[in-house]
Amino acid sequence: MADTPAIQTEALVKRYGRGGTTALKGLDLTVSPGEVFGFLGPNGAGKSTTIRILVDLIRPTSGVVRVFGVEPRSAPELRGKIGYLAGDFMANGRQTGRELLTYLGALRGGVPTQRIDQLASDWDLDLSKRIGSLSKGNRQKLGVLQAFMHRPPLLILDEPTSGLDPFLQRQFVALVRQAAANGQTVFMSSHVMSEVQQTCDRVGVIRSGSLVAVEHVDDLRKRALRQIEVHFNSDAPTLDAGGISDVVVDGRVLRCKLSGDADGLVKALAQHHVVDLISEEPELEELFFTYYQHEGA
Ligand SMILES: Nc1ncnc2c1ncn2[C@@H]1O[C@H](COP(=O)(O)OP(=O)(O)OP(=O)(O)O)[C@@H](O)[C@H]1O
Repeated sequence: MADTPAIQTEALVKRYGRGGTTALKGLDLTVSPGEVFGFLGPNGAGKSTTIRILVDLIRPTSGVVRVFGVEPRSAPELRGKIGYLAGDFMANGRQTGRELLTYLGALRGGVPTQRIDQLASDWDLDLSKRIGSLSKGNRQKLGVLQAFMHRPPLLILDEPTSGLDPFLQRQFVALVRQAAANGQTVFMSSHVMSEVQQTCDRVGVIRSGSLVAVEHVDDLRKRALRQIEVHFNSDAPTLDAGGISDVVVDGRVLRCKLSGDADGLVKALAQHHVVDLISEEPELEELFFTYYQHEGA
């Protein structure tokens, strides 16, 4: 069915051991097919617990969990539809990268050697080395590639860019965008706001085992403050435009913050000779910061 969510949880509870931590306290979550969903939240909020339940590595204490409409515990065939990257990706250190990818590729119905070679080349990864001899970042690359290589309908990724340098973080963003263009669903936990901003359609924030917010990234963008810089051909004028604040004038340059739509500002600027106009991508980090403050802080 086209409308079946890729991921759905209802009142999901996970208690570790008798009298132990209650990591999930009734989590309700829905991810649509084809969506890229960022799962955010402070350390210990329950992200990895949720992810491990989705891939059936652990079982919930109560509640409902469905992936493509079926319960992971009763549908081992789901494994073939999921590309999973664990938060603590580990592999047999004596194997080479190529041996691991070829083995996993065969388990998942076969992945062309050409695809593996292309990914390794894009990611600058030497597949002939034993995994045990790879640096942490290179092992993480292998983890990312094994999740994506067979183009699964659903990718479930636990902090995928942890340990990756900025070049590879960019490669990762490209990989997620390709997957999204391909109609694949991506569910990923992350602490890296820039990658979430660049890849996700929606974000959910979990805190102490419950979902406290779900937002469309486009809506957040509209609400977020943008930094604007305008260069004039003479001294910067005094502007009277809705939505601007924190105006600072420095000779021919005016800097301000803009919230909401830019129409008022553009119309006010139209009265003047504008040499250059720079509008920065809004930072969503500030909007989320309150969710990360620790209880009692
Ligand atoms: N195997 C376990 N046994 C007992 N408690 C656990 C276990 N795994 C996780 N927990 C506890 O469950 C809670 C949620 O942990 P979880 O790893 O799901 O959080 P997280 O959001 O992924 O955190 P982080 O951002 O630090 O990776 C924490 O209080 C953690 O200590």
